[in-house]
Amino acid sequence: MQVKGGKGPFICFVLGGPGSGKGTQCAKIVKNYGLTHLSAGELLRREIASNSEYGTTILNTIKEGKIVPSEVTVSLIQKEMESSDSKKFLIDGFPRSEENRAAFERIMGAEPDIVLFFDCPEEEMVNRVLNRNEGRVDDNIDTVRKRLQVFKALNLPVINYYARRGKLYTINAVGTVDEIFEQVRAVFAALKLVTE
Ligand SMILES: Nc1ncnc2c1ncn2[C@@H]1O[C@H](COP(=O)(O)OP(=O)(O)O)[C@@H](O)[C@H]1O
Ligand SMILES: Nc1ccn([C@@H]2O[C@H](COP(=O)(O)OP(=O)(O)O)[C@@H](O)[C@H]2O)c(=O)n1
Repeated sequence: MQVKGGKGPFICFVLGGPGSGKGTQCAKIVKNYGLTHLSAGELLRREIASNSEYGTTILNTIKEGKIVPSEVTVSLIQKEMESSDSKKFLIDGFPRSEENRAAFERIMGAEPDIVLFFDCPEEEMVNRVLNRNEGRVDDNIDTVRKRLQVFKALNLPVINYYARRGKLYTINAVGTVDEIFEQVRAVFAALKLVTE
């Protein structure tokens, strides 16, 4: 796989509303292109499970569908990136807000090379989340409605920011998993991020 020149690793952020299929597509990207997948939500859930000092705050924030303080999330991402020798990261569900974005830039001194946005109609996202069946505390109708509000208020501005910077690749997230992945493949192919 070719990656960009320069110092830092290749970074791809993966954005989209709750249930838009980010995790599903990330698994396929990992399999086909070997990026190291970091899911911000998974890192936060792992932190809850490990009974860390921030566990209760994180749990309550997730139950409310709100955004965990950026310093907490960025430090979890930072720990993973710094303990890995990977040269290409897929960072999923982050940045969720302008504050998340600014904290990553400040703490990591890095910006993404590209940003994938899985664009999905709201009712489709609601159906997918309610059928996900992973026992998540936030996969219920009340919290999903709140997450959608937070997505529109705080995440869409970040998506628009990356569009203005020419880094955004919008994927139509409706269709079969394979149909959607064909669009992702086209993005990576255009970047010459080809498997060897
Ligand atoms: N293209 C698709 N069509 C229908 N259901 C999907 C599709 N992609 C993912 N799903 C399902 O929708 C749910 C949410 O997908 P997931 O990848 O967990 O989304 P996200 O990470 O964006 O929250 C999961 O149960 C997943 O199996
Ligand atoms: N950058 C992030 C990512 C997730 N989260 C929290 O974790 C929850 C679940 O995020 P997720 O990415 O695993 O799941 P989806 O909402 O995409 O389905 C969010 O609703 C937020 O409460 C956060 O606070 N900050």
